[in-house]
Amino acid sequence: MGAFAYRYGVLHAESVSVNDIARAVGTPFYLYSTAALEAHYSAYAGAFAGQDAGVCYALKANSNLAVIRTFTRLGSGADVVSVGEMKRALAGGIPAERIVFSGVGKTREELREALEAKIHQINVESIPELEALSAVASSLGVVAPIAIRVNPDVDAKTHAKIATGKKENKFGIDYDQARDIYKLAASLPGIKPVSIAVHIGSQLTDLAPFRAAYERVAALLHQLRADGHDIQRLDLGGGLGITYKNEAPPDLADYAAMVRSITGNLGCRVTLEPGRSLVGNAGILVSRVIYVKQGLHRRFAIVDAAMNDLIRPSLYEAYHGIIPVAEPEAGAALEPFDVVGPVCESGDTFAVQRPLPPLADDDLVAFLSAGAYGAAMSSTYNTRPLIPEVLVNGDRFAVIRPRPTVEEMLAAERVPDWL
Ligand SMILES: Cc1ncc(COP(=O)(O)O)c(C=O)c1O
Ligand SMILES: N[C@@H](CCCC[NH3+])C(=O)O
Repeated sequence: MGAFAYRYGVLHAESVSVNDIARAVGTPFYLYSTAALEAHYSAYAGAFAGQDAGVCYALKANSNLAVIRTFTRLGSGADVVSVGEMKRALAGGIPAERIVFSGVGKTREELREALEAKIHQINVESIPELEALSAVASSLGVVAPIAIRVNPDVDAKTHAKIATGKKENKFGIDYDQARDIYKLAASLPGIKPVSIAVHIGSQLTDLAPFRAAYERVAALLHQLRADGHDIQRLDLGGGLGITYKNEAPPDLADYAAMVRSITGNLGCRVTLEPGRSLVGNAGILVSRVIYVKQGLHRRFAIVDAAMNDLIRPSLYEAYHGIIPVAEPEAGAALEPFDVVGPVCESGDTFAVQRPLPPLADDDLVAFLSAGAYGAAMSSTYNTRPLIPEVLVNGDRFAVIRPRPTVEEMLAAERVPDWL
């Protein structure tokens, strides 16, 4: 668990007791460790040291400003998928020249704002987007540096809902059409193709699909150069998995060595877009058991966090470790619990028949590996205010997003005067 560990019988985040934070901010809340965020970033920096490579953190995984700022201080760039995220990246101190803009449905207005902000690169995912970008760039009198996101038709061997690299996917351009589209791009006013982008999916736990995709990108690079395009960058996407349960994701050193073996002598600057592997295991979700309810055949732990706070289990049947904040006695017998939230959906279930130490009303529990795609995917379903996010650094902590009151939520809405 790294930065999250039991000390004196209580779960700690670095040097702060999770009990103390719960008392101060109330449950449920997300809790992130600065030391873990920094360690994960430094692991990338270390593994790629000596290669012409840089990290553009994929903000979508966790776009809290303080998290962004933590990476800014370490020299990160950003991969953004909306103008909202672009503005977050800029507000978090990431310089425009380190921002790449991905996504299948960028609007003309978003393209205009990205060009006006002079970001590093726009990763184009379709011909209509290319034509729209050409028109917008021409109207502004600028030239847009672009990558085309190619779809290498590689099976990422991950959950179907988070695989993006197979043929006939909404993402990217078919590999076999890539040369024609680069030719079209080079012919359009306001467009300069400078890079190739690829991203085949998320939570990959095997190097082989990455290698297959990157080899196809390298082959395409040679063809594009032969076609006369001046391509000096490769954007290799994100996707490296983390351990939620017993997955064994590739070692970063092996990943970096594989990248070097494929791209080392291509004369290209490489961009990496990790999201989950930087933040996933740097965060937990802390929740309180409201009731333990004994059903006819099973026991339910009803907790105060719900699917609106952490949707991954409902959406992808994702596994998150669950541990009590009070350290269980050594050898405590495990009992199967269904861990569920209060939302009115059967899908509001975090775990089914999970063996856990005895739980009682009011106990605090922690959902592990919740730093990525947790807070970022939360909603206010059932009028549940977004939960606080807290950042620990050594022996101090700060609320980095406070819990809005229901009154504040209501004040943001408008009832027309004809009602
Ligand atoms: C284009 C792109 N880059 C980077 C990422 C980050 O992926 P991950 O969080 O799996 O590293 C994603 C999300 O899957 C993406 O779509
Ligand atoms: N949100 C997903 C991953 C999707 C990645 C975004 N491209 C998850 O929680 O695993």
